Amino acid sequence: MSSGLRHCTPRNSATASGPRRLRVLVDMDGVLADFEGGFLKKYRSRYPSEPYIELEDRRGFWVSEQYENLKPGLREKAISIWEAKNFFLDLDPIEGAVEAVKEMSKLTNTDVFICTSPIKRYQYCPYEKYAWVDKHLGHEFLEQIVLTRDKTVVSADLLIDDRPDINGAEPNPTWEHILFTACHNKHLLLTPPSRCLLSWKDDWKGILDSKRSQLNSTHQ
Ligand SMILES: Cc1cn([C@H]2C[C@H](OP(=O)(O)O)[C@@H](CO)O2)c(=O)[nH]c1=O
Ligand SMILES: [Mg+2]
Repeated sequence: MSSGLRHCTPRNSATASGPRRLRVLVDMDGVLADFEGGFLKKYRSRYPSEPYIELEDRRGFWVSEQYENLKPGLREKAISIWEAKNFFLDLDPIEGAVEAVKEMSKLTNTDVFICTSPIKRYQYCPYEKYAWVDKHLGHEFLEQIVLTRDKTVVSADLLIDDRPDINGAEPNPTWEHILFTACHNKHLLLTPPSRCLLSWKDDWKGILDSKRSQLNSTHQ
């Protein structure tokens, strides 16, 4: 380079050769894997004489908090369920999730990553999250996993996640949070412009399309 100046085209911006790629982060528990259903099934079988909360009565993101409010001492019993071996691996896929994510990853100009937070008791959870993806989505999807306790520092255009409050070190994440409806968040009122997906039967392609047009119009 004679001038000493580097003329780079940012890798992820619209160029004359085509639109920029859309990057979508898809959360795992509560979006791909049925954490709440798996929890209730194992909790009831391990603690058959303890009270429990039906899925339609779940409120608030943290299962352990609602159980502790139901009866003091249940926090530890709840935690013992997801800290046990095979909890994360045995979770059933959420209806339509596997098909939707496979389809999403085949869309042109689209990069899909599975963005999930492991629990801090790390004996089983991180391994089992990888094993779950391998089992349900296939070996090639292992390339797409982002394990992080802080999703705000991951850069993307969309984050599909069932947790209503996603905070962290970055006060202005690049992604738009699409709230995925779950038993614990379905009573929350979303204030526009916040958007949600009711299930994988809902119009997730429409959300990706609208994001794509937004980005391509602002970057041209
Ligand atoms: C403790 C707890 C964890 N989780 C999920 C969220 C995280 O996964 P994910 O980021 O894939 O949704 C993971 C670790 O906290 O377990 C719940 O969904 N509810 C809970 O009450
Ligand atoms: Mg989740």
